[in-house]
Amino acid sequence: MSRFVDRVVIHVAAGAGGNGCASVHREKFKPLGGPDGGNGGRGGDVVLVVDPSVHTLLDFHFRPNATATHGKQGQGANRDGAMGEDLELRVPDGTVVMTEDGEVVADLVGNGTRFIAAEGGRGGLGNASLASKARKAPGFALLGEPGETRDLVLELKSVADVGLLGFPSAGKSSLISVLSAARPKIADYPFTTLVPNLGVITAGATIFTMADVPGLIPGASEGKGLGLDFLRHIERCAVLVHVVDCATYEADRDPLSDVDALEQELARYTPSLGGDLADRPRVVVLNKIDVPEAKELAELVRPELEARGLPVFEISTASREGLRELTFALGKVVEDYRAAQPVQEATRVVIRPTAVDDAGFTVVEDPENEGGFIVRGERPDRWVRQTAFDNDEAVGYLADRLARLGVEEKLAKMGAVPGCAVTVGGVTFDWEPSTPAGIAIMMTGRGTDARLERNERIGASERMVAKKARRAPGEYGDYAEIGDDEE
Ligand SMILES: Nc1nc2c(ncn2[C@@H]2O[C@H](COP(=O)(O)OP(=O)(O)OP(=O)(O)O)[C@@H](O)[C@H]2O)c(=O)[nH]1
Ligand SMILES: [Mg+2]
Repeated sequence: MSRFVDRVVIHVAAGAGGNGCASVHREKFKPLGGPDGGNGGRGGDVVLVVDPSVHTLLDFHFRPNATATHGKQGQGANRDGAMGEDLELRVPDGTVVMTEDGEVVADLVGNGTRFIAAEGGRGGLGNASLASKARKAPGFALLGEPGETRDLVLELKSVADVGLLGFPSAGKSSLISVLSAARPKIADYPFTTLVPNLGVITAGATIFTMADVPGLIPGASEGKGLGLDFLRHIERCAVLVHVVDCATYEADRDPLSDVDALEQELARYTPSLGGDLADRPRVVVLNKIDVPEAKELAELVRPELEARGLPVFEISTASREGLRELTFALGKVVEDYRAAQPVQEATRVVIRPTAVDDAGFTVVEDPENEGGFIVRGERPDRWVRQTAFDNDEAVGYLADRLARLGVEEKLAKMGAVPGCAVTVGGVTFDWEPSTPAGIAIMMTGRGTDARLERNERIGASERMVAKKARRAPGEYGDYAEIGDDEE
């Protein structure tokens, strides 16, 4: 028997964005062309896709790590880096995606339903894209953003209209096998069924599905028998059917106590999709009435069950008595339930993960730096990570962006004076309100020595720009300032 896995923890890592490129256009006799560094490519996403031909989460059990490819670096001559490839992971219909804390982030129902489990990082801008009036030839480019990484719990909650509940050997698998084309294993020992079986049933114009889950015993909620784990497969059901074995009559067990015991266990189960199993309609099926004693017992308990408001059906999967009536009654309950459900898109119920608040930032006084301030926020932090901060021009770029966000006003209001220390994303610099971008010295990328070395070549041409700029001040924007600083 193939293994059935219905709960896994996976680690998904989207691709990082490629770094932008800092490059200056060069041509024979025309060494001072504009910036032409292309943008980095976007990193690939990790995407979950419902594929009905996949029935378990087994693959993820063996391969819990999924990583999409990174975006490529931008290049000179305005060439953008290639995007990373999305990685598609095929999941069964009815897969619920949760955080490790149990918060449901997506419920994937319906062939082809997609969910971005981890979003690829954006590519960094190349210096061509970073050029502006104030900074005509930026000597830096932005780093790509890292891809999102997450630990996610996948749980398979079968999509079935009717859920069968019962003690082991009550005849649940037998019932599904006589009502549908499903052929589950049937045997006279308890816990024959170890994995849920699904069957498709036709009742006139109504077609519905039925799930048979492993038998429950008292104490299942404390892990006795196979525990309550499999109840997740009946969370979506429109109706729960108690299948009761009337041929087994023991001193401490009868159909009524069986139903009570199962109800008690059900009450201890907390559905992760929300709602309560207690308000799901119930039907009682008294099975094995081909056995004379069973028929007698069924007749005996029937009034009591009906007095509780439960619809009761006496059946035998062996002689096939009562099956037609049961089938049509279940079809009716399913129809009513469907009609009462709010109208939704035919195939999907997708809950998007909480979006990151992009613009949010706060300014607070810096307890470590007298007269200094700290700017906090997702976005400024990201910029700092992107620009690697070993370059005064990059600092200028950051200051510009902060100014545009209105941080400048906030700083001024809080009493910041020019030259005070401002810390963003753990990097501190002297704040110069609204000075156009600072002083470019050399092309930098990630800031490592190796990278700097590789950029020497480009740096050389940059220095040429500087030299030229000194001869004709003003013509090359920021570069007029470069020479003094460099020597
Ligand atoms: N006489 C009689 N025996 C039945 C009837 N239905 C099922 N059985 C027998 O009861 C035993 C258990 O049937 P299963 O269908 O495997 O029971 P189950 O509820 O799926 O059991 P688990 O999977 O262990 O939870 C088998 O030996 C069946 O042949 C019935 O209507 N009459
Ligand atoms: Mg079974």
